[in-house]
Amino acid sequence: MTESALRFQHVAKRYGAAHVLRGVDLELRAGECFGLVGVNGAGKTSLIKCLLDFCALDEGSISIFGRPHHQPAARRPLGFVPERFTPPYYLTGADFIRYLLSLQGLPYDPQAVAAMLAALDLDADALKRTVRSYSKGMTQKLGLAACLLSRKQLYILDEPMSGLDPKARALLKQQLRTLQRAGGTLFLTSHALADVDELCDRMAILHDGQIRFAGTPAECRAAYRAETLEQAFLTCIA
Ligand SMILES: Nc1ncnc2c1ncn2[C@@H]1O[C@H](COP(=O)(O)OP(=O)(O)OP(=O)(O)O)[C@@H](O)[C@H]1O
Repeated sequence: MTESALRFQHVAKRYGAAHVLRGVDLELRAGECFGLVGVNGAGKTSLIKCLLDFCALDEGSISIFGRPHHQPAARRPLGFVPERFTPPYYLTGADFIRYLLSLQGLPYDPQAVAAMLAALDLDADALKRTVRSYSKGMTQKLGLAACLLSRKQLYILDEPMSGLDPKARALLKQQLRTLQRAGGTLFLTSHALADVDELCDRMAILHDGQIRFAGTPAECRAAYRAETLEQAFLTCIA
């Protein structure tokens, strides 16, 4: 049986009177690429914040490779890139990567860093520049590079394609496939259903605080008798 990488059981989250997550049940298998989709405000980031223990659950439980998510050691295998990634503006790109690697107890390997930057189409010159001089896409690439260099078992990527140009998107997809082939598990959110269709082994649609669908993209199209994932999504949330 395939090991469970993440298991959300009856997860509920409220912000005041707003019930954002209302009993989310979801399982990710080790080694798969899983896409979570939903309209703006559906609660995707909130689910990730719960997983990372950035906020408390109101009900339910989450386990990471079988361990309760609130144990710091359970989160050790995770790498995370947030939806709005804002590194300290006064650091250079190299400082930022060095700092993040040092938090993992990893050395700064200039060759590995250069290779990762090239793999994401971020100019090596950016390493010497302070982050305040970066464009939005460059900042996103820096965050992705630092995360993907951290050699984790499970990568949580909240809208990883956000702000990336078409070339960088294509390159990132290659990188994600490489990580998966090396045994990594990927949990990403995306509004680009074509990317989910192309990249993800399985996906889920979060709507009205609950999982409306979970399965492969092909199963999603079949379940809603749709030719495209976009049509299936629209029918699912109607
Ligand atoms: N700290 C907070 N306090 C109050 N409400 C919040 C908070 N964080 C999120 N929300 C609300 O929870 C709901 C879900 O937000 P969330 O960011 O999880 O959605 P999302 O699916 O990630 O959206 P998007 O696709 O726009 O990024 C929204 O209505 C949002 O306004």
